[in-house]
Amino acid sequence: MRDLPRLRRLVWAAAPRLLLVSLLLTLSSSLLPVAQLYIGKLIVDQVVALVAGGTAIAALIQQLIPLVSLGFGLMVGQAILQQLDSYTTQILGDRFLLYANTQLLNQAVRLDLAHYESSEFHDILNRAQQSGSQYPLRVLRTLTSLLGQTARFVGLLALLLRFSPLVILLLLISAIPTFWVGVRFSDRRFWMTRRQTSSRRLADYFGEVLTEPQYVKEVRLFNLGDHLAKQYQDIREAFNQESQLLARRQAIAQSSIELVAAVGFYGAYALVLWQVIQGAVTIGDLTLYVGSFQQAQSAGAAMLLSIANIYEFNLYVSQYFEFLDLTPKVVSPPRPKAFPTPLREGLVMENVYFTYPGAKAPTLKNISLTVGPRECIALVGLNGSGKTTLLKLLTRLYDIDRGRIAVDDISLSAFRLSDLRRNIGVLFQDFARYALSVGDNIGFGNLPMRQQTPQIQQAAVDAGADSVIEALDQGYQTILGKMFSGGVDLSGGQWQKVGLARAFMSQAQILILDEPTAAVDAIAEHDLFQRFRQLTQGKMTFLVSHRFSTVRMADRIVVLDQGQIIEMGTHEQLMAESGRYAEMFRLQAASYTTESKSGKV
Ligand SMILES: Nc1ncnc2c1ncn2[C@@H]1O[C@H](COP(=O)(O)OP(=O)(O)OP(=O)(O)O)[C@@H](O)[C@H]1O
Repeated sequence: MRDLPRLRRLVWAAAPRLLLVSLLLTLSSSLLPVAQLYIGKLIVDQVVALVAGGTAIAALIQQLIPLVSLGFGLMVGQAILQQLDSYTTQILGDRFLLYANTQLLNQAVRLDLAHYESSEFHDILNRAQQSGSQYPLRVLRTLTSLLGQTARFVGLLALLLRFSPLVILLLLISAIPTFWVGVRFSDRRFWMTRRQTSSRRLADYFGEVLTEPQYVKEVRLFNLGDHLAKQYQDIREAFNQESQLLARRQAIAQSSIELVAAVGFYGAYALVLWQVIQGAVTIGDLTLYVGSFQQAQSAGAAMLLSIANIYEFNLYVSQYFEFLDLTPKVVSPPRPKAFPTPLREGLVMENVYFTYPGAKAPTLKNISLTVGPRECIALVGLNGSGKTTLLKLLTRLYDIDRGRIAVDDISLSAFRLSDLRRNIGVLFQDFARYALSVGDNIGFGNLPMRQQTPQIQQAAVDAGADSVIEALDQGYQTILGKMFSGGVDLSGGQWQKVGLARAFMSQAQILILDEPTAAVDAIAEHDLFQRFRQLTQGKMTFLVSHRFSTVRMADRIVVLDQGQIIEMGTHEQLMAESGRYAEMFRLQAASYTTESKSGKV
């Protein structure tokens, strides 16, 4: 229950006035039935007295009119209050849902890339998504109804106290099993659901593979459909069986409770009947008793069930807060320094070491590198040698373990993250393909300039994407991808040109291009690299490529091997050294020449 104050603050922040209105409505609509019961008793007593006294029908009716009207008014009032209550509850629910989900998304953006690479994190995120969307509000709704139920229960107890304290004792005793069963099974269901998180994510994943566009082709071509659907079904089936078992046990326990409640009711009924026979209470009292006892019994049971529910829902809410409590490690400093513009000295890496979270050995070891403000560096190396990792460190997607990375002698961690990233234009190998307009796909590279058409068009021209876009019916307004109505899909190379245009959109002083032309055709690549110098002029550029014709254009080439720099220099220098670079270059060149000689090209 320790999350309750926090939860109240959360809902209060989402819709403060509505929360108050909802509370008042619940309270008043809960108390009206008690008043109705009492009016009912007064009517019965008056009828019995009038009939016994031999009052004429017309006079009898006249005397009853005020009480009956009051009863009618209360009933109508109750109906209106109830509707108002459900109306405000609905609005409060909608507002809160939006607020809670926005909080969740804001937190998701704040967290580190490293978080997203841990399966525990995805379990936490998944649980927060499941819980955050409904449980915080459920706790509050249950709390408000608990308040109403308690008010009604106390009102009914006051009415019942007229008969005998024993009646109240019977009522309370018969309610205890409800509470016990409620709490016990809530707890079991919670832990069952929590235990299932990883398997549920796996089942969801199978569902995704069977329905997401990127898997459609392979699922058909490798006939994976039935196999994956079966895996999905098996997991969900196991969940169902577990849930069924729990539901069966709960139903049995619940039936026993009903038995206890019936014994309680009839025990107390016999007590009051005895009092009527003795003439100690009136017939009106008897009707009041029957109504009050039944209502009190259900209000009492509802109250205890609410408490059990609050306990259960609060367990789920704690999962939502568990996610909100995660803290990013890569953060801006409290007093950030301004990013130097223009760059004067350039970038320095000194004895940098980096280990991926959970990895046993460092991926990058003792990296030392100095790059001039307008220099173009090509990173070369076998798959897995650490090229992309090095670029991720420059953008602070991860922080280094040891060593130093500085720009104009200011450590990267001294800049505000957003400032640092604004100064670096990036195209990663696995760049994003937004199912939005072409304009957005390019404009996202520089959000404040998203609406500036000339800039977007220039970036498209620079990346060679302009001809692709001109061929689209709606030009820059065309929605890309097939996810939304009217969307048009592009080829891999065309997408890459759009991604490259996004990197060019930024006014950054540092440009990172991780295999920017891996998917584009030879002509487009040639065209791009003809203009490469001009496009990257005045910028510090990092280029990763496996194509040596591209690499040789760089001012300097850095060769990585198993996370270490093994060679560094211009193309000519490295060729003269006849080291690893020269070996890789010659191998690639030879494969081209043999193939052309044998007529394959
Ligand atoms: N997110 C990650 N978590 C843990 N290890 C990772 C992660 N990303 C990469 N690695 C490991 O780090 C090493 C270097 O990977 P990196 O992506 O930097 O290589 P690369 O030189 O860019 O390779 P490629 O030429 O295939 O793109 C690899 O051994 C890889 O398995």
